[in-house]
Amino acid sequence: MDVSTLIVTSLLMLIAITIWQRWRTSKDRKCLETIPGPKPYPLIGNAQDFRTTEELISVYIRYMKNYGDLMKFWIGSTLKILISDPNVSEALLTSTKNITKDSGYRFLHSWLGEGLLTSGPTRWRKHRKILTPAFHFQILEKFVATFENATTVFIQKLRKHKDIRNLDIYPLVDLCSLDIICETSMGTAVDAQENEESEYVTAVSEMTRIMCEKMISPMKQIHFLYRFTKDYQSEKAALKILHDQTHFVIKQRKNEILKMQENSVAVEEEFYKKPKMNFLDILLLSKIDGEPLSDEAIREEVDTFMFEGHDTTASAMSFAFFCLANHPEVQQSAVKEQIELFGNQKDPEIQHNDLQNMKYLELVIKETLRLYPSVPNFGRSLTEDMVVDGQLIPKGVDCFINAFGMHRNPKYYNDPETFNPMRFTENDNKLPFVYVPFSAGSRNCIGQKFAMLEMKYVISSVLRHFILEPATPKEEPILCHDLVLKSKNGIKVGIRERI
Ligand code: HEM
Repeated sequence: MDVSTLIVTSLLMLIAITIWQRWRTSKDRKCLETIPGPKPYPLIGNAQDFRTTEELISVYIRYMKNYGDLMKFWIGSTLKILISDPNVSEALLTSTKNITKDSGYRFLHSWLGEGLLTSGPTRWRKHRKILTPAFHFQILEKFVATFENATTVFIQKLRKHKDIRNLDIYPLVDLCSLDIICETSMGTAVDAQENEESEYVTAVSEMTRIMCEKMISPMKQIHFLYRFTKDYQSEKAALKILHDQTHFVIKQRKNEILKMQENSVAVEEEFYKKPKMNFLDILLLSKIDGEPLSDEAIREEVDTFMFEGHDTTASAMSFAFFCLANHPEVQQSAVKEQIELFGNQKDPEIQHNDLQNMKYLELVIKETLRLYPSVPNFGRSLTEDMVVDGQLIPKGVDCFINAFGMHRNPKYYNDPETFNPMRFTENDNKLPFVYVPFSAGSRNCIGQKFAMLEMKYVISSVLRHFILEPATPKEEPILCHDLVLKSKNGIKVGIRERI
């Protein structure tokens, strides 16, 4: 087929799909007429507002300001509802029926398949049940040793950059967080910090880039056309590396278990006795309806932890360093807490309990996640009609919770643009479903306690070793939604050795 025929065919297909979807949703539109929103253009809807990942942040804020806390917009022929209203947020997040993820999550399927993040309700319920015990505090304790290994390397890497006045800290934090999540998910180290050019590390960042581009490029969303792009080939290559690695680790671990069983070792007892734990072992021991999980199902869950537990914590920790660098009084209080806990020791042997006692640092992290939520918004596709305060939102519509917008709304927070960790002790946020960095309800983040421990471990270690300062020249981050919240111009800080 020549290029012009291809373009004409695609355009005709797009028009046909748009007409069909608009016709299908016309009855829904009736009840949504009272919800405000920008006028949609033929074919593209309001897609012209979302050309870059920076706009994915700024447009939602503009929409919220211009059209209120419940508004509608169109991407092509698909109707979307943006929720920045605490009541509607509560109704959606506490629903036990509307737990299907929105259509945007389909771009994650090639990597994560039907893992916990992306799975539909039936499979999700079974898998969430078997995975919940993996985050019990007795298991979480066993991850601390992994935090220690990766953080030791991270401190050495940072030391090489000390006295730099405008260090983009994100890439270094990102590799540290990748090391932690790889070892905790699979039980094997990938040494990303020592080996950032490795096939696996490159494949992770390539997949992240491609998924992000697919989410904002309408052309790349048409599979028929996407197959002719360079990214399609790169995606295939990256997926092969990522899936092969996980399958290889699963096979290796299964063989080890087989050998243990041949030698009459009580495998389960042995696993829980180990000083270190990983999610793969827990999955290998799990059964659903009396049957062990298939290798493919295990692979999907391990990859999901890899994906969901990597960029999210890297984003949160990098913004926390930025906030600490730019608020010396907050940094001083956080350091004071470290001194109260460990005296002047730079490398104390940190236990799970010590991390629990870092109360002020926890406030710092919470406030960082308010201003810089790693997942700025997240969506559900309604499988049932939802009625809130007399407004019907019909099934079939995609709804997004605007976490970033709610977290910065002066209606819900005093002086919302100010970084003030103490607001969480002053009960500034009066409504529970306004603060949702880890989502809420049954489909909330399963890894939030793990993430909090990891972030406390890494950030407190950096504070004991270094003084963080504002970058010179001072640079505000240009926020963008590259799957998680990032900054187009890096996250810049200055760092000095703490003597
Ligand atoms: C600062 C760190 C983190 C933040 C801000 C965060 C945030 C979130 C949010 C907002 C969701 C809901 C997404 C949605 O509804 O589409 C979510 C889900 C999830 N998170 Fe996290 N996350 C973090 C770290 C982690 C870690 C470390 C892990 C794994 C060890 C993890 C595993 C998951 C999984 C598996 C889900 C899907 C849960 C389900 O649907 O049942 N997350 N996370």
